[in-house]
Order: sequence, then structure tokens, then C-alpha cells
Amino acid sequence: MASLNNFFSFDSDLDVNRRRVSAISSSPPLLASSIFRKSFTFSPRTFSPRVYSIASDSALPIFDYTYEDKFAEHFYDSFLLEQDFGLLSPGSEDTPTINHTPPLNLYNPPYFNENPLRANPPTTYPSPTMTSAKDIKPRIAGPARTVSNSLSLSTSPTFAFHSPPGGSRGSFSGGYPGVSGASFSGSVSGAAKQLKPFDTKDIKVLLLENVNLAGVEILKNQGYQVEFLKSSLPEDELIEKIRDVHVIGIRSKTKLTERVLSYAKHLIVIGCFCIGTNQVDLQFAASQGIAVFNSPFSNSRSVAELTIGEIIALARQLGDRSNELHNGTWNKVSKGCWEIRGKTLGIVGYGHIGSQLSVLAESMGMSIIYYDILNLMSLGTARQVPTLDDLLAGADFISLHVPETPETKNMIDAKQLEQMKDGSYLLNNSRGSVVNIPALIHAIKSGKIAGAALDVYPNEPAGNGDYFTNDLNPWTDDLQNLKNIILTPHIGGSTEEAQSAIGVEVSQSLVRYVNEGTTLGAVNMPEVNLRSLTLDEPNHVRVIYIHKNVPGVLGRVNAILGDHNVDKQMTDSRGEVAYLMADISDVKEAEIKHLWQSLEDLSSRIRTRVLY
Ligand SMILES: NC(=O)C1=CN([C@@H]2O[C@H](COP(=O)(O)OP(=O)(O)OC[C@H]3O[C@@H](n4cnc5c(N)ncnc54)[C@H](O)[C@@H]3O)[C@@H](O)[C@H]2O)C=CC1
Ligand SMILES: O=C(O)CCC(=O)C(=O)O
Repeated sequence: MASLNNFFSFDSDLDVNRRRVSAISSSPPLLASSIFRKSFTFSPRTFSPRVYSIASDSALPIFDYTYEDKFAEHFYDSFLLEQDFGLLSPGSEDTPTINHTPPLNLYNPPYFNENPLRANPPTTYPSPTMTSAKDIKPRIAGPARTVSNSLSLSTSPTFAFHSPPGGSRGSFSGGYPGVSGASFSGSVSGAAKQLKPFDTKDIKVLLLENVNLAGVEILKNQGYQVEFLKSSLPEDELIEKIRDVHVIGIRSKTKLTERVLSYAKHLIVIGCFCIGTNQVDLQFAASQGIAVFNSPFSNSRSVAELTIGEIIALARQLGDRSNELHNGTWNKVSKGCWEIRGKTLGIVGYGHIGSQLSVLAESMGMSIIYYDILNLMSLGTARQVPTLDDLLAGADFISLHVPETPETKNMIDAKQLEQMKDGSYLLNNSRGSVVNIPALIHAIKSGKIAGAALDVYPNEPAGNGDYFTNDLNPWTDDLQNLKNIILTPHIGGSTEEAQSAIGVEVSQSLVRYVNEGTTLGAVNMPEVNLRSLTLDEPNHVRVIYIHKNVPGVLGRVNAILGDHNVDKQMTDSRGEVAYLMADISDVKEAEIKHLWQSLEDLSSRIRTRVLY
């Protein structure tokens, strides 16, 4: 029997009917998932193996799978452990004597095949007693406990774990693996290797909406062909351009609909240089094997600060006073002007922006209530209210910080405006669809609402210019003629700090995806990552296979990969789409095309990428 050891670990974060099994085998790199797949057709939905190889002659496969019926449990017991894995159940007669020590801090359960987390608790517990405090004697000098960790094992596929030695994550220019122009400060040996797609000469990038130059530089430094435009494009021009490119970078205005994306035959990745991703058909993109990245919080402080400025400006009617004086009118009044101290701010959506706003507003003496669909921890003395109605009735200022979803469309309509306090204020720095603007115009004209600040609109111009007219939105004139209303051109996140941070963050995600296939941070794909291939591994190839999440795929894929040594592999699924990444060795350049074609020919294929 070839096995050295086996163990089971059970993870409390797994579903009740899901099990994780890990095994170490000294047998030649055995594609356990392949065996699993070939013999049984569990769907990756119910069986998603993650396989990590830790050395060339030993492998640590970890499987998460569900067992919804006896059949699957039986399979686990009899087939996986005893037959094809060549592994031993504890207490088995042929348990080898060579090593019974778990390799790391592994858990050996009391009963084979029983999840200790689900085992019945003891019926009697020792009664709790408090022991008196006592001094702890210092340990004798020297290593009290040594952990043999020469394999650097971790079950957490994090950046830190997967970064190769010498790779620096913190400083971008220092050479993030797969991102920099391969400028590594350490020795060449062990340094991350810059991978290239086998079937693509130049990576073509289209950047729209004036994304920050820091980001543009990162992409150019990779040698990509970058086209940079200051505005977004009308749909027909967008379709013409998107046909050719592998990467597109946008902000909030460019609508990447199913129609537009269906022309994007070479597109592999979309970068949203902003927080919101509602402008992209995320599901359709995933179904085409197109990953989408954004910058989830880099401009959130800027939005929170803008909102603070607007609350004070509305309370003091600053916009009107300033306009009057620009036109030569001196109008020194205090009627209807207030301090914000002691007033109540109602925040709708207590996420990255809403929660920062909460802290800033409280520090200026406001009371904070918030409404969110999630039960969230309050910061400071803020208080979560159970319903939107409670918030509407209790706040002097209401600020919206929700994403655009079907539920948030017209979230503030005539009925909600009516429920607000007389003389209260509304601020919308989220998305234009969240407020019914004609209803708001009516509420301001009637005197119900004392003022409003709007940064976002149902239709926004593609670029800067004289476009904010009734042609864009039919009520524009009415809005412009109201008193105490601040209108800004979607500048919530438009600060130097936010834009350069977003530029760097999103460009790095794009480069990592293009060069290494890493999906960490993707908003529409499962998150998959492996440590970088290094210069020490010249004949290694990274295979990325994005496929339909249907039964039997891994068996077929691994049958194709199985002619080579699979050094490491990870797969995960999200909805209908699954993402497999595998590093295989001993691949001759001439074999790559065949490998790629074999994967392409599988009916489950969404997209195949081979990087070497
Ligand atoms: N004006 C601008 O320039 C900017 C606008 N935004 C917009 O602000 C939105 C919020 O940004 P973040 O705070 O970073 O997002 P976030 O995702 O951190 O927070 C959103 C919060 O809204 C909550 N939420 C979702 N649906 C809800 C509903 N129906 N009712 C109540 N709460 C709901 C969520 O649970 C979450 O806590 C973005 O989605 C984006 O559309 C973001 C950045 C800049
Ligand atoms: O700065 C932009 O273009 C968009 C900002 C925004 O709305 C977002 O980040 O979601």
C-alpha cells in the first residue's frame, strides 16, 4: 500500500450535508478528482474538489463534496478511501507502521466517517467552576514545541500563501508576481515567471471614460496595446471597438449589455474602475467566460466626505446664496437655515460608504439611524431601524447609499417622500434609478422637502459638455429651476486620491487575470488562485478551463491533463459557471496546441486559456 498517512478534517463553515476530505498519498501524483469523476458523475455543484499538490512526489487533495444520499456516503467509505486512493481507514489491518503522526495539526476524528462537529453533545457537562488565578511558570528556554512545516502547507489559498518567495505584494513597482514587467529584486531562481497566452500575440486593451493614468501606465508597462478614450462611446461605436479587444476598462457610464458583449468575441476580462457594476450584465459575461473586476471601496471615503459637505450646504442653503451673489444679489438671511448639530441623519444602505458617513456625521454632533437589508453592526452610537418606514419618519436628512438592484429601483417615490418629515432633506449619491425624480420635484415644489442633493441621474451624458438638458431627461429644466437643490455631475468618487487608487487596483487585477488567470476579487466568477509559476519551472504550463457547472467535467478534463504531471490544481464554481486552474509540468511547446484543442472540444467548454 503506497499511502503514508490519511486524515479527515471537517470544517465548520461547510454546509451540514457537505464534507471535506483531505488525504496525503505518496503514490505518484494521482488525480483523485479524475478518479472520482470517471467513476461517478457528481456535479461540481455538489462536489467541488480543490486539489493542491505540495511536492512532486506527494499530493494533498482536499475535496468539498456533498452527500445527499446513502449512495454517496457509501462511495466515500468504500471507494475513495480503500480502493482507488489506496488510502487506509484508521485501524485498518494494513496500516503501515512508517508514520502515524499527522503531518501537521490535523484532526483525527473519534469515529471513522463521523463529523465530530455534528456528533451528539455529551448529555452531562461538568458544572462550571471558576479556578483562582495562579502564576504561570516561565518555560525552560529552548523550543518548547517545534512544528515540522517544511512543506509550508496552508489550507487557505491566500495571496500571501501563493506568492512565490521574493514576490512583493505591497509595492506594486517592486514587482507583484504576474503584474510587473518581471523586475524582481531577489535572485532569479524562484522568481515568478511572466506567463503569456499561447494563442494571442498582443493583448489589446480599450480604456474608456478617462480612467486614471496610474492605471493606464500599469497596463502599458505590460506591453499591452492600450487605446485610451476620455468618454464612453455610443453603442454602435462600442460594438465596433469591442470586437477586437481582450480587455476593456470602463467606469459607470458604459453599458456592457448582453447585446454589446455578444460581439466581444476576444474579450476575456472587464475592469470597472469604480464601485458599481450594475452597468455590466454580470451573468451574461460569466456565461461567456468573461471575468469582471471592480474597486470595491477605493472611492468610498470621497463619497462620504462629499455627502457631509452637502448636508451642511443644504442646511445653510449655500448653493442658493452662492448663486445669488454670483448674479450680484446680496441676500443675508437666517430663515430656514440650520446647524446640523443635534439633527438626525438617516442612512439607507450601511455599507462601505454609509458606515463611513455615519462616523463622520456623528463626530459633527448628528444622531444616526440607518436602514439596511442586512443586520449590521452599528458604529458609534448609530442605531439600525427595522424598516425603511421607520427611517423615513425619523430623519431630518436622508442619504441613500444602496446599489442599483431591482429592489432599489424607485425606492424613494411619491409615497416615501410623503412619509418623510416636513422640511427634511434628501441626498442621493448612489444611483439615479433609486429616486423617482419627478416625484421629488413635486415634493420640493410643495414645500414638503426643504432641499435635495443629486449626484446621479437615470440618464447621464457620455462625456463632459452641455448635455444636461431635457433631451437627456425630460424633467431637467424643472430640476434646474428649484431652490436649494445641489446638482453635481456624478462626482462622488471623483477625487485625485480615489481615482489613482482605483486605477492601480483595477489595473493590477486585470494584469493578474490576463497573465496568471487569477480571479481573486472577481465579482462574477468563483475566486481561484494558485501560486505563481517560477522561472525554475521552464516546461510548466498553466491551464485555465472555464466551463459549465455540470456533472462529469473534471473527469474529462483531468483525463486530458493526466498525460502530464499536475503540480497543482484548483477548481470552484459559482452558479452556472465553474473555473478550473491547473499547473502541469513536462509539457513541450509543440504539445500545447493539442492540449488546448482537446479542452476546447469538450462540450462543457466556455473558454480555455493556456499560459506558459
Ligand atoms: N456617486 C458616486 O460617484 C458613487 C456612487 N456609488 C454608489 O454607491 C453604492 C453603495 O456603495 P458602497 O457603500 O460601497 O456599497 P456597499 O455594497 O458597501 O453597501 C451597500 C449597502 O446597501 C445595502 N442594501 C442593498 N440593497 C438594499 C436595499 N434594498 N435596502 C437597504 N439596503 C440595501 C447592502 O446590504 C449594503 O450594506 C454603490 O453601489 C454605487 O452604486 C459608489 C461610489 C461612487
Ligand atoms: O467615478 C465614476 O465614474 C463612478 C463612481 C461610481 O459611481 C462608482 O464607483 O460606483
